[in-house]
Amino acid sequence: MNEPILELDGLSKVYPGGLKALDNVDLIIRQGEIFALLGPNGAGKTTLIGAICGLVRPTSGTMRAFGHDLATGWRQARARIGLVPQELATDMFEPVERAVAYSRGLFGLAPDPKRIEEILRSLSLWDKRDERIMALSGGMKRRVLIAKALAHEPDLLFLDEPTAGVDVELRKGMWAIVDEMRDRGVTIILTTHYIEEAELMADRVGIINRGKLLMVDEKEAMMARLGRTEAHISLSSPITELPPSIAQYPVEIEKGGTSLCYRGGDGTGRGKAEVAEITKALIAAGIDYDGIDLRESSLEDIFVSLLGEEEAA
Ligand SMILES: Nc1ncnc2c1ncn2[C@@H]1O[C@H](COP(=O)(O)OP(=O)(O)OP(=O)(O)O)[C@@H](O)[C@H]1O
Repeated sequence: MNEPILELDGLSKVYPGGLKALDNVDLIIRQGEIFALLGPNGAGKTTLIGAICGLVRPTSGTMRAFGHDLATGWRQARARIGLVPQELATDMFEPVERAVAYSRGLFGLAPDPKRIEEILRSLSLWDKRDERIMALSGGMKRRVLIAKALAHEPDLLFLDEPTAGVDVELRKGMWAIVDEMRDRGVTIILTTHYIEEAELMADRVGIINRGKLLMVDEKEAMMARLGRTEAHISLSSPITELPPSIAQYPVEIEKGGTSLCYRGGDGTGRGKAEVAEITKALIAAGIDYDGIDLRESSLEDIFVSLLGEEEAA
């Protein structure tokens, strides 16, 4: 297992006014992994990133990055950390290339036009290098944010909602960029609302709500634990009992016998496969059906069930 490069221990943040945005968060991130932090609006994701990047002062707890305690060795650690914030705050009037070169300079690194060119080319920004940022499309502006965060060649990169509000095309482009960074060995922590994004990109997933890190697990394990398939099969004529061939499946008769409801699966595609087996078994048993309404559980469903458990506890 790779060495830990980030260790959070009992991290809490109470904002003036009393809101507890982080509640005793423990987390270890290892070199080279891609970690997705999932959570609803206001869960504390941006606060967590802000604390590690030195933008938010934690109320208690310790943070270590690259072996430095962030309370005392912040400068050394920060030089190895890059942050792509949700929105562009400054530089709107600057041309792309100069803004990116400036970001590198902020960390005290010598100018390196070749490296800046490489970064801009990898993000398809080279042709736009002399344009003012404000004149670029939303997607291009996001890529400028990434270029700025990469300008000082960080080993740990934070992406705060990298694909919120971007179109499908750009989202795919963003995933490709993350893949490329992964290949270069950059460790990435990203926040997202989209489960498919976590599924596609992350090695591990953490779920945060109301400042509490509720669950952290390998992606596959998380999906196996939380992923669910729900299918409603409407029957051509009502039945009163299940044929024995489908009794082994998690199926119930509903709507007065006119429909069957399947709830099962484990987020690995097993649900879909089982629904297909059930339909075959129905036909074999001489039971006709008119339609199937099948859906995989979404991040929303997972939140609802997890948060429900949290409330009940
Ligand atoms: N400077 C601040 N002062 C007071 N409260 C704050 C401040 N910044 C954030 N909060 C509150 O802390 C909580 C966590 O906010 P945070 O931005 O970390 O959540 P988030 O998970 O990033 O949400 P989103 O997905 O909407 O960006 C929210 O209730 C928010 O209103």
